[in-house]
Order: sequence, then structure tokens, then C-alpha cells
Amino acid sequence: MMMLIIFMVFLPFLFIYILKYFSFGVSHDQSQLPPGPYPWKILRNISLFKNSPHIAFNNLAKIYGPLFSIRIGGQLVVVASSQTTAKEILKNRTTSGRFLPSLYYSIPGTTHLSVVTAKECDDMWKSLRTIGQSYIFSSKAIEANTLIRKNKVMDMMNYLRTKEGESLNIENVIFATISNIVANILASRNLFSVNLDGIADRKLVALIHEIVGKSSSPGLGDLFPIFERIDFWSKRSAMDMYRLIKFAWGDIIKERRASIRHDSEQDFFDVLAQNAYSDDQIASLLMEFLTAGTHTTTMTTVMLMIKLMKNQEILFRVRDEISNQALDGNSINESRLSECQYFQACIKEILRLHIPGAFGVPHRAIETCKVNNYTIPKDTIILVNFWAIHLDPNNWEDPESFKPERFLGSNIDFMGAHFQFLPFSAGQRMCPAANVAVKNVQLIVAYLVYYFDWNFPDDVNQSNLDEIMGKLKTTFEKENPLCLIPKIREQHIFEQCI
Ligand code: HEM
Repeated sequence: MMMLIIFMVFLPFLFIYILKYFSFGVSHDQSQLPPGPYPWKILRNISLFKNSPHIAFNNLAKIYGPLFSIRIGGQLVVVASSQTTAKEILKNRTTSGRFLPSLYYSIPGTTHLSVVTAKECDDMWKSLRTIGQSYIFSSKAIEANTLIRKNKVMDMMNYLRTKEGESLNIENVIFATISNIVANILASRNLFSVNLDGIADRKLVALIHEIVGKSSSPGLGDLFPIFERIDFWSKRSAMDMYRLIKFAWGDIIKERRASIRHDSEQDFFDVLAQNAYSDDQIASLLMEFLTAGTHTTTMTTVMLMIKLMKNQEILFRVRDEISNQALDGNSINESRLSECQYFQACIKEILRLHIPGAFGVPHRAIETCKVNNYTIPKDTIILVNFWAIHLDPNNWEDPESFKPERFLGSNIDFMGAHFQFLPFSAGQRMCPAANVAVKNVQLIVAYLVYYFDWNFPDDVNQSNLDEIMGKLKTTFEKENPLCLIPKIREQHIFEQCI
């Protein structure tokens, strides 16, 4: 009833707003905006924009150019779709900052702690990025966390040996392994059982998926800024999510608070606790890092497994390289994996073809500025279509094909310096965990392919695996999970690796 009354009160305003919007367009000088389509064209193709915005925006870029503008609801959005325009946008993100993430969901009444959605590179953001650098992201931290990665991969291997010959959901196993690596780096605790079979596991996975979904789909207030204050739906759903986040980390935080470490063993959690952050703040930050790290890395690992299974000659070449360059006896030496050039090229190629976040984190112009002589008004949302840049034939020969050798002998790295390969974005707000993510992917895939042969269950036809895996969405969440059957390649070698 309450909702109905609110709706009736605001209906006339909505009507006037829509009328103004369709008859006069945007209020600032249209001639200086990047070119773009009329709003009704978007309405005609609404399902494409909803389901595959990276494809829809790429189609528009082919008509309006590599920097175009578009109205989505009442929000002006500018999309960059080429190496040059991406460079213009990303290199402009200085400390004073022009383009910073738009807060896609707000949590009223809380002091929510965030790196990813921090609107500006303020003191809080700097302090949290510095703590993260010391305990998670730096080369020293990555080295210090070697044992965590190894132990969690061993948990995975021990589980897989019990499932030899059976069809199993390998995505769950990979997701659990990556989540437990990240959770141990953050707070020295496991979060999941190794195959996600408990009820608590499934609830937490659902929450992580919900956070990923919500943070990549705009709420009413994002689309129609004049309704931001009355966007009770988004606010209520953010509050619900926040309550679940606190619950998910509650026991771990309580337990860890009882024995905070001050010695060389301390982790990310210890430092947050020593810096007087509240339980609520710590829970939201741990969840943010977990969410940022698990979904993306799982999708990359799963996609690489699929590509290797579909391209056996590439798989054999990776195995040979591991065998020749990365073994200590029969065990894989993690640091030597980084020297396996072909394997590294495979990881780059999968991130090029299947980037987990087609647009990265959306940004907002915090002041009116010029890009390529066009005006970008204050508050415009700015997207970089990384997916389109990764498949641009001007940047890549035969861009749709999986060809790791394109990266051999090339100096294109993961850090975005060339702006044609941006899996972790570039510039000041790029992903701080690029090296962490690559370490996790390479270690898990190396163990899976070196010690096991994998077969598809009988009901899976390999030749149309892409269709079977389902349509890829923006976050590259697949509709059907990947099920595979493991077979230990050589028992005596396997025994020596665990
Ligand atoms: C394959 C795996 C990953 C990919 C593809 C990826 C990609 C990205 C991208 C594109 C951004 C947005 C950058 C921008 O706004 O320009 C980002 C931000 C971020 N990522 Fe990652 N990421 C991955 C793994 C991880 C992991 C493992 C962690 C943490 C353990 C992590 C933590 C973060 C954080 C904290 C930010 C926000 C940085 C800031 O705004 O200051 N990511 N990531």
C-alpha cells in the first residue's frame, strides 16, 4: 500500500521527466557531446542491452565511432571502445581524479569501508590500498603467501584423487580453492569446503554472485538520478546484502579478534583490527576483496581449462613446458611456472578472449572535461569496453581465435601499458591484484593439467562445447557449470606431488 502511495505521488514528476527527456534530450549542449543514438533506438533493442551490453555497445561503436554517448534512463553514459580512447580515459585518472567509480549501491546509515567503490582516491582509499599492498598485492606479499597457495591446491588435489573416474563439477572445486586461498591471505581462515557441498557454502556462494550481479547492474537511482533519494528498493536490497555480509564474516571476526597478532605472522585482518576499524567495516572490506578476487579468477581458470581441453596440441605443449622447466623432482615449483613463456601466453590469451569483466568498474566524471575534443559533462558515467578492444581487428590478427603464440616474443604484459590488452585495466585505479590473480590461475591449471587427464561425461559433445557451456553474459557467468571426469596420469608421480 505504502509503495502504491509513493508511486502515485511521484507519477506526475516521472511523466514530466520522461516528456522533457524525449522532447528536448539532455540539458547541456548536445553538439559537443560524443555522437550517439537517440534513446528510442535503445528501447527497440532493450534485450540486447540488458543481456549482452558489451556486444550492443560494440555494435554502436561501429556506427558512431570509438567514443560515443548514449542515454540510459536519465543517465548520460560515454563509452570508449578503442585503444586510443581507452588510453585517453584511463590515463586521466590522477590522484585529483576525473574518472572514478560510480557507487552502484549505497548503504545508508553505515560507515561502509570500500576500495573498489571509493569515489575518490582519498586518504581512506590510500591507506587501505597501502595495507593491501603490504599483505596481499606486492611481490613480497605474494612470495610470503606461497605456502597458502600450495596448501589450498593440495586440498584440491586430495579431493580430486577421491573422485577419480567420477563426473564432478570442476567449477565448484576451482571456486572453493581460489576463495580459500584469498580468504586465508585476508584472514587466515577457510570459507568453503573443497567442493562447496554444504548448505552454508551454497548460501555464501549465492551471496557472492548476488554482490557481483548487483554491483554490475544499475539501480533506479543510477539510471534516474533525480530518484536517487527515493530509490528505497536499491537501498533496501543493499541493506539486506550488508546484513548477510556481516553474518558471513561474523564468527571469523569474533574468533580472530580474540587473538590479534602483532608479529611477523600477522595478516590483512590483524592490521585492520589494529587500526581500530569496526567489525562491520572489516566485514564489508573482506567481502569486497573476496568478491573482487574469486569470481574473476575462477572464470579465467575455468575458461582456460575449457580451451586446453578443446585444443589438445596446446595442452600437450603446456604439459611439456611444465615438465621441462617447472619441476622439482615430480613436484611443481611455483616460481618456475612464471618462466614458462608459452603457459604465460595461454593465460594472457584467455584473458584477452574471455575477460571476466567486459567494462571493469564504471567510472563517473567528477568534473566536466574534454576527451578527444568532445565535452564529457560532470556526472557522466564512463565505460571502457575492454571486451571490444580485446577483439578489435585493428589490434589483433584473427581476434576471435585462441592463439597463445601471438603473445610469444611480444612485450605486451598484464599491466595495461599498451592499452590494447587491459584485463586488469590500467592507470591508478587498475586492479592491484593482477600478479596475485595470475599466480592463482597458473598454479591451479598447472596442477590440474599436469597430474590429470580429463574427460567429458558421456552426455557432453565436445564439438559444440561452446554452445553447451551456454551464452556468456557480461560477467561471463556461464549458464551450465563445467563437469569433467579426472583420471590420474601416473600414480607414482601423483603420489610424490602431494
Ligand atoms: C583474473 C582475475 C582478476 C581480474 C580480471 C580483475 C580485474 C579487475 C578490474 C578490471 C578492475 C577495475 C579497474 C578499474 O577500475 O580500472 C579491478 C579492480 C580491483 N580488483 Fe581485480 N581482478 C582480478 C582479481 C582480483 C583479485 C584476486 C583481487 C584481490 C585479492 C582483486 C582486487 C581488486 C580490487 C581491490 C580492485 C579495486 C581497485 C581500486 O579501485 O583501487 N582483483 N580488478
